[in-house]
Amino acid sequence: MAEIHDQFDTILILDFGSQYSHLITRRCRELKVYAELMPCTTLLKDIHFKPQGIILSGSPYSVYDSDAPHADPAIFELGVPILGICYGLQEIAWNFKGQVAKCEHREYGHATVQRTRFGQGSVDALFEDLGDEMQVWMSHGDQLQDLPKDFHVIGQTESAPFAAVAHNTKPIYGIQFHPEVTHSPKGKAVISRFVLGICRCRANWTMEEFIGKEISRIIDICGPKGRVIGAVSGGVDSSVAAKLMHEAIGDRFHAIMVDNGVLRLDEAKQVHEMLNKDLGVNLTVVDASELFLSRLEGVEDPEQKRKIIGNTFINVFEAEAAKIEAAAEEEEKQGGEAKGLVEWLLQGTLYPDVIESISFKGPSATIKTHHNVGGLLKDMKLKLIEPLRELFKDEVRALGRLLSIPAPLVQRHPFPGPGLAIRILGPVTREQVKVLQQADNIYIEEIRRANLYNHISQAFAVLLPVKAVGVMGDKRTYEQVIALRAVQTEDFMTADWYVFPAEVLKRISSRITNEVKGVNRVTYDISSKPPATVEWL
Ligand SMILES: Nc1ncnc2c1ncn2[C@@H]1O[C@H](COP(=O)(O)OP(=O)(O)OP(=O)(O)O)[C@@H](O)[C@H]1O
Ligand SMILES: O=c1[nH]c(=O)c2[nH+]cn([C@@H]3O[C@H](COP(=O)(O)O)[C@@H](O)[C@H]3O)c2[nH]1
Ligand SMILES: NC(=O)CC[C@H](N)C(=O)O
Ligand SMILES: [Mg+2]
Repeated sequence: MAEIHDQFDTILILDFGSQYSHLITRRCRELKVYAELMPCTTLLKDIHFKPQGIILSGSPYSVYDSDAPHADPAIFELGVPILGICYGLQEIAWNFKGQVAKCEHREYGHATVQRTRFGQGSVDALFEDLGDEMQVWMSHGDQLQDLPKDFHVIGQTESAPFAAVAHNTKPIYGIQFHPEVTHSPKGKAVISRFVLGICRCRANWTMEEFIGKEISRIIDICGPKGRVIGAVSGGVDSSVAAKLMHEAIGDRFHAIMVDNGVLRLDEAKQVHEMLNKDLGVNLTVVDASELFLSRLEGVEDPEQKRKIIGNTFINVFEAEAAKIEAAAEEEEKQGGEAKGLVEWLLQGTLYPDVIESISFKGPSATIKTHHNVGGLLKDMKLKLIEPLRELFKDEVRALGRLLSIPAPLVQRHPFPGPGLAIRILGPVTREQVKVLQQADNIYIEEIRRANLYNHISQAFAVLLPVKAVGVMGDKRTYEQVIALRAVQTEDFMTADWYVFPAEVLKRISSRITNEVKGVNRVTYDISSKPPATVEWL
């Protein structure tokens, strides 16, 4: 089956565990070149496509640590251009027997790179047209002490004589600075020189190109009769995935939304309307709230909540698939046409979910189990089909616009599958769900009224498991506390808390304490990610 990397020129990024690896991927894609991240330890024989170029990421390790990760030396023999960034540079030096050691002063922050050599033919093309000096951003404690054999210097800083190096005859480059972060103003131009200039990738990674290829891929995967059941939540991702699927296989696609008892106020009703009316996708809402809430009874541990929800989702989808097949069998008995099996489960999984779970040592994989990746049932019968698995959120939104999905749906804030269960800090009960639904609804209503919805990436309320004293109508109250969260972020991997105008917060707080029974206090969460995460659990 043709994968995306078989259809587009692809830059392979080998991830050595840097917190910026995903940014390298994003920068390539912003240049309209498809890029894919793989663990640095992937062996060349296990890479089943020929990348147009390879980028080695940074890393928290030192190359000379005994447990340091190393790339398969065979990649240096592959003959495709290679760019090493920070640890990646040190890894190239390590491989070519250069010297890497601790530097006297670790360098963290801005530096100026002087270009030292140019005009020696194509091997010096990395900094072409970028001027003699470049502001860059550094973050390292080790550096090259010596040039590896057959390399020469192409850039230096005050403290790093080998800040950028190139092989004398092969297109292999190493740079000590980080071109992928926005603090390196010409960073994107450096990546562009490598990806477009040196690797000669075609800049055709656009959602227009993707749609057609993906629809044909889905048709291929499903075959002439295969049927697909779709996990559709009303969120951007699954709506876009559902629309693609509908275009590809029409009514062999069955969209199912599960009411898991921890949705937002009136969510099931609204989503049902939106999908049927606006997208023309036939959606069935399955009320499984009783099942979910009974399994969640008394559970406080966040990971346990996530796993229970992930597993129960799959149980419900398998039961629905069986119902659809039974109905088809019945139809066939009555003389109807034979229908294919429901073999596939469509999910709106995105690339950040995947990145978190493929990191070579999985440092972030254990922070929380996203219900649709780590929370899946081990022995599930349905096979997964995830058309957005390689896309970032902004790419999915662009795709949604191209598929004529209405703007309010495309711009919707994400809502996690485990829903309010991970926003109720403590045991989940119907009563607690109701309190949170009301508070959340007021919060979002007021954000919309203030025209701030599209300035905020995600906003929601959290119900804290504590009680506080208050006074209402001259009477003492002893009630629960709501925390409000709003963040701005490009990709949800890092996030800043949102600065509200004071009068908006005032109105929200006043409405919540007045209208939501059981709440007498509202707080605002002023934590960024990191060190916090977006959700509280
Ligand atoms: N209530 C639900 N019913 C059916 N499927 C769901 C439900 N909640 C989540 N899912 C499935 O889990 C996937 C991941 O959820 P996630 O919240 O990340 O994506 P989304 O809901 O499609 O979009 P968004 O991130 O904008 O909320 C969804 O794409 C969908 O396939
Ligand atoms: O579908 C989902 N299933 C999950 O289990 C899940 N956990 C977190 N999220 C969403 O992911 C983004 C980042 O959240 P965190 O900073 O809390 O990890 C935020 O947008 C979160 O809402 C989830 N989405
Ligand atoms: N950012 C990095 O890749 C750092 C690499 C290595 N750990 C160093 O300190 O130099
Ligand atoms: Mg969602």
